[in-house]
Amino acid sequence: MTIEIGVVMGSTSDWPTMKLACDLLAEYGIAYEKKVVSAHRTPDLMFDYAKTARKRGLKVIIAGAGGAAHLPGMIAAQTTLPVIGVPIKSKALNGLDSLLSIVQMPGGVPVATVAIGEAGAKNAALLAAQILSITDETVAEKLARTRENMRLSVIESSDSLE
Ligand SMILES: Nc1c(C(=O)O)ncn1[C@@H]1O[C@H](COP(=O)(O)O)[C@@H](O)[C@H]1O
Repeated sequence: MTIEIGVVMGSTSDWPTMKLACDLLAEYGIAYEKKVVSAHRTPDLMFDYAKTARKRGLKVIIAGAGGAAHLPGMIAAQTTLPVIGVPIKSKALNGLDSLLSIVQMPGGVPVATVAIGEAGAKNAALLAAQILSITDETVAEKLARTRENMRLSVIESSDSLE
């Protein structure tokens, strides 16, 4: 199975959040790789990862980072693959620092930024799946099924209101 999604994070401390994205990708049967890569601590590794990503067959990169979260933007600066940034909930500022660091990219170098923390990580995986679904009918069908299940469960929960 060709690896289509690269999941990177600035530190192993981001893993509990980023694991949620990986688990969802696995549920959709999407092959992914996961790595710790840091713009600050391993700049050469980050450079190499971003520069070789497309040649290695990746289609989307999901990058999670916290605090001064430069990783998603610095990866986006070095590849034209879509990059989805996950702001990790930081201890000092609850992830607001991560969010602003990721979302405020200068014109010309976009990072698709999701919400802070766990919900954001899950949405990052769904967004990546949706991008793949442009050409992957199997993933498209799975996404449609998930939406339908969500619709039914909302209706059911609404019916249970007393
Ligand atoms: N924001 C970045 C980058 C980067 O952007 O390159 N590298 C590590 N970090 C972040 O530092 C936080 C604390 O890391 P440690 O827990 O290792 O001290 C993590 O949330 C990580 O994403």
